[in-house]
Amino acid sequence: MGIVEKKNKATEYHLGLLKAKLARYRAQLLEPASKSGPAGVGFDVQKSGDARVALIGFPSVGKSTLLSKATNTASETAAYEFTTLTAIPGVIEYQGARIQLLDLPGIVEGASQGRGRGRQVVATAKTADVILVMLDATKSEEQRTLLEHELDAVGIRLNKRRPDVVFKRKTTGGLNTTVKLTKTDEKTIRTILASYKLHNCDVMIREDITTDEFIDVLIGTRKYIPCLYVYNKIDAISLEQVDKLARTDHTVVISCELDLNLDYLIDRIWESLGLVKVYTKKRGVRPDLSDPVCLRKGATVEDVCIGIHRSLAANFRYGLVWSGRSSKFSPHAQKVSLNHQVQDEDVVSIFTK
Ligand SMILES: Nc1nc2c(ncn2[C@@H]2O[C@H](COP(=O)(O)OP(=O)(O)OP(=O)(O)O)[C@@H](O)[C@H]2O)c(=O)[nH]1
Ligand SMILES: [K+]
Ligand SMILES: [Mg+2]
Repeated sequence: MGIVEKKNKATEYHLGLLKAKLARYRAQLLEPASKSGPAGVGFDVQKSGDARVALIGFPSVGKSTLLSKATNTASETAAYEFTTLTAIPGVIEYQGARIQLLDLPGIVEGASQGRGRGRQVVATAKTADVILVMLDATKSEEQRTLLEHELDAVGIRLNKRRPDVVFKRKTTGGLNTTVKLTKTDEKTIRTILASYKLHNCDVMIREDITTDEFIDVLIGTRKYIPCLYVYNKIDAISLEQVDKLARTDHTVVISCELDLNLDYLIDRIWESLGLVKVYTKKRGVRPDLSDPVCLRKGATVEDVCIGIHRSLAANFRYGLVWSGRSSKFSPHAQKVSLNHQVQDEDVVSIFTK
């Protein structure tokens, strides 16, 4: 091992340990053992519909204007900052699905540490299925980094999956890695485990994770939430700038004022939610296409049953599925059991005992 490489390894090791301690300290601050503390409590809005989408952004980027345009709910809008002081829910109707859109107060730098209503806002963001990070296209790119930092500080990981690491508490300890670790090493992992007093657990690492990702898994309360960056007010920037922003990953450009690209935004929100719509059909009756059952991708006929009525799965005999996009070409239904996976736009009939 060269001298530079040795030095890098030593740095990675000490920094890893330091970050593990800091992360644990912060997690305790955010989630106090007693549930009574004000820290980490979101706005008291009932979840409704098939999914929740939260609007996060600095003041006056146009969050309330978007809510008022995309839903039937009016939220006060004005040119001054902090017009919105609480959470305002609205409903986006999307091909029969109902998506709750939450307008929230603007946040400022330091929100995660409790500036303004920031902490309440970011705690509410944690309850969302998709986060819309809303940005003013006329302002500097720095706003995006600042917002990401505030969300990161409360344990929200945007557009990331949970790292493939499995823990099992045991009477003896063991560390298994099924891949070569290039971004961290076993010594760092072992020392972090020891610093958390996790001597007796089996750890299986199944992907090439970083030290930070390992700490995230240990803390355990991280939320992995899909996010769209929504640049509003594109009526006020050049076409070149619009072009550049629109080509960025996970990004949608809009103008609430001119009603530009709002339908496309809603398509992208639906796509980010990763849901499937399934229509149910009774014998001899056409399926009701206005009232789908919405489920996570990968859902089964059993989930459809539960979505209709709790008792349905217990009395299940068999199901018939007319599969989604291909149903036009195959008028015949497929006979299926409870564990059959459904696809978007499938029509399903359930027969009971
Ligand atoms: N040019 C332009 N102005 C917009 C657009 N959308 C909203 N605005 C203006 O931006 C200002 C702020 O809009 P709001 O909807 O109140 O913004 P907000 O993000 O809800 O603000 P807070 O609740 O204070 O955090 C208002 O004066 C809107 O008219 C847009 O697409 N283009
Ligand atoms: K405003
Ligand atoms: Mg507002």
